[in-house]
Amino acid sequence: MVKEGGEEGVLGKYELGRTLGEGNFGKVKYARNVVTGEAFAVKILDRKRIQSLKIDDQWNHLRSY
Ligand SMILES: Nc1ncnc2c1ncn2[C@@H]1O[C@H](COP(=O)(O)OP(=O)(O)OP(=O)(O)O)[C@@H](O)[C@H]1O
Repeated sequence: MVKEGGEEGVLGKYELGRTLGEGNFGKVKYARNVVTGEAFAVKILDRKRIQSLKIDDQWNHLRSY
């Protein structure tokens, strides 16, 4: 698992490169398998953003009563 602040570099056998884009839940980065050279796009989820969305969901649920 990628820890916050440690996005660039090597993650197991994957080398993380530049950010390709950003979604609602986190960033999408270029990754390359250092053994085979195969390229991937990996999504790095932003835990804080997901947690804040969960709080919003609970609030919406409460408001519906
Ligand atoms: N396989 C890919 N190759 C290149 N760029 C990608 C790839 N997948 C995603 N991206 C880039 O990352 C951005 C965000 O992708 P993501 O899948 O997170 O979008 P989303 O569906 O809007 O997000 P979320 O699932 O968080 O709501 C895209 O707009 C695109 O620019």
